[in-house]
Amino acid sequence: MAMAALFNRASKTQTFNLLCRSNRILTSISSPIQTKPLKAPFQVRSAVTRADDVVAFDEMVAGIQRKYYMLGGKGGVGKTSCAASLAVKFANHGHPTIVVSTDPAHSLSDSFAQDLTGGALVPVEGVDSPLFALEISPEKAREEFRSKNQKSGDSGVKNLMDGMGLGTLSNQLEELKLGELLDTPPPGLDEAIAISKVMEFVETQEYTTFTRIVFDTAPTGHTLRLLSLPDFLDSSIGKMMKLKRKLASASSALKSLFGKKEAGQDISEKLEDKLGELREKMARVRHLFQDSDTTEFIIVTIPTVMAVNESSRLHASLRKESVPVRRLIVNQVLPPSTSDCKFCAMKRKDQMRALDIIQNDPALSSLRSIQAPLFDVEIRGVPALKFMGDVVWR
Ligand SMILES: Nc1ncnc2c1ncn2[C@@H]1O[C@H](COP(=O)(O)OP(=O)(O)OP(=O)(O)O)[C@@H](O)[C@H]1O
Repeated sequence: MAMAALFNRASKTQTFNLLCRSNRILTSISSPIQTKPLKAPFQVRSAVTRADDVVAFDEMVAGIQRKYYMLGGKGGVGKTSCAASLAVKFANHGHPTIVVSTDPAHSLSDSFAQDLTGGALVPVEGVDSPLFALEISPEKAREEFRSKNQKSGDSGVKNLMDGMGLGTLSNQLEELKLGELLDTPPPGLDEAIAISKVMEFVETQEYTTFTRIVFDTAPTGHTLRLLSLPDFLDSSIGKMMKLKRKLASASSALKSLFGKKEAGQDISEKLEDKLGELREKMARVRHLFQDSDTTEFIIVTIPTVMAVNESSRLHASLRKESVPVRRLIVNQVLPPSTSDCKFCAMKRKDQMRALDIIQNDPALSSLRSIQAPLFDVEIRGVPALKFMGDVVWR
């Protein structure tokens, strides 16, 4: 409550304060951020600068065509805060919005200060248009998957997937008897569940009113597996189809040898159709991830050498997967200060080094860079997220 009051007040005055401990100077950070010239080497270009002045949130908010935004990066850099603040901003600009966390270690509930667990869409209070949040819970699903599957074979898988709203996929899996293959949850199940949810949003009637879908993705490795999953499944399905064909022709050869009717042929064709359907669905998801008209992956980083290096690798992998990337958020940049304490001065120097690496990296420097300041309070709850969104997404 106190925090909400603080943020209401803050967003009215658009002013936050940073206390520099050693020399007890209170420096105010305004939005738009003050850009007082500072002495080298601690000069910050601006706490919120952009490589391209036309970054504009206007471009992201324009149009009622459904758009998908995925935010990803190294652990702890502020992906959830950025994703949640973007979702709040979309909702406050009239877009019915869904924000989904595909990170097995969710922090969306913490970020909204609201219980969003349970694997279903939960309405978020305090925004102008409908905003729903969802934490996909692969960890729980993995455990249930294992125990139910052990108890009741394929039907356990089906019940579980039905329970998670993945009915269509589970029917297909059941008919294909793929449940048998999934007796032990394979690596990639988390990502498969997330992908299935994406498919649900894309193809289910009840979600058509939502015009913005924001994904708070898991740290880099998991996200890359998620993005490459359609390819992986596509090639697996391709292999299965080949196998089915070989088995079908072998069995029909045997049957004709013994003069029996080719009863297996129909089943084999049906299975092939189902595999083909699943394959098409995967191709649609793949296409969606690569469609620059509807989808954008936003890399979030912080100004440390380690985080920047990881962002560079993430960017290269996304390019390889042909996923559109246009923006780089450099979060937690020390705001301008006319006099730094020793600690802040050291920190600023470190940050400048990391920012230089970004500027000298041909791939990262080609992105629209948004520097988001380090706030002096934790960003939790809708009013705080609104405040952050108004600073970051402009
Ligand atoms: N610009 C900022 N200023 C101050 N605090 C911030 C800022 N951005 C994020 N934080 C804080 O940093 C912490 C981590 O942020 P967040 O959960 O958004 O990161 P994450 O990248 O999603 O983490 P994880 O990888 O663990 O999911 C939170 O306490 C959040 O409030």
